[in-house]
Amino acid sequence: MTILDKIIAQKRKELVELINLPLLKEVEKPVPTFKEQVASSSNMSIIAEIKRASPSKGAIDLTVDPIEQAKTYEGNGAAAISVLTDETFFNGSLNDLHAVRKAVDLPVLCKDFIIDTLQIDHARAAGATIILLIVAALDDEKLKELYDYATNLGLEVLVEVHDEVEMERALAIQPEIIGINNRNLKTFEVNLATTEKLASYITNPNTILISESGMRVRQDVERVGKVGAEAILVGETLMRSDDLNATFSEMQIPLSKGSEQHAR
Ligand SMILES: O=C(O)c1ccccc1NCC(=O)[C@H](O)[C@H](O)COP(=O)(O)O
Repeated sequence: MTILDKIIAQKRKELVELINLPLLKEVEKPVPTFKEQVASSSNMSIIAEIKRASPSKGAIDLTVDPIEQAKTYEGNGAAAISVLTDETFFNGSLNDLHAVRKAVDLPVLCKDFIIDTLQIDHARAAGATIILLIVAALDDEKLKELYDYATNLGLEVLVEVHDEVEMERALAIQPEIIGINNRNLKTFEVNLATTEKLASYITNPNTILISESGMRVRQDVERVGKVGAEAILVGETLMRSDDLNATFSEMQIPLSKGSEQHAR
């Protein structure tokens, strides 16, 4: 059984409890969409993640104050905040997401393993404006059902892939935002060549490509920027940074959007 199988099995168990859990109180404050954030920037957009722990690294920062961390991300020009809300494997929670949404004026991604519309209802009530759908965790029918359900609620959807087959399946639903995860969720191996290999499948210039995981230094960001990534999703490097100002500056590389150099 892979770690992804274990996580999904746990999600199925949690669904039973979720039915009886009241929705959190919706946050009325409007925030820009992620698409607007990317369109208004000429630099690499950063989705900055609140990540207390992970299956591959164990504890990263269990005592982090998500509100303070998110505010610091915002102050350094993050385009959006990602909050890992899974409790069992990542030590996160929907309460973290709720608190972050109230504290910042940015789009907020619910980074979880969504397999049912009920989770989307809870994510939205907690303040998510973007949800994640991991193609590897869903069959085609479920992927389409959840994508349509979320977009009909006005949420943006990040559709995540890791290989060619998943990319073809993702493209079939014509998503506006595709994330290529450089981390293999079955083996934990992280390789930026994944983004380089899959980026050219995205031929619609209006589709935003996010490169996820494994961003450590500027050269990493340059690599994925060269093949057309307009945004990166960064967790561990930001969580461990002693100087977030410097880390953001290093990663916010200028993009030559629309030029040949940037073309996929
Ligand atoms: O990070 C893990 O160990 C992990 C294991 C299994 C499923 C998902 C996992 N991480 C979720 C993510 O995709 C990352 O949190 C995110 O892309 C940021 O990655 P990084 O910058 O490498 O922390």
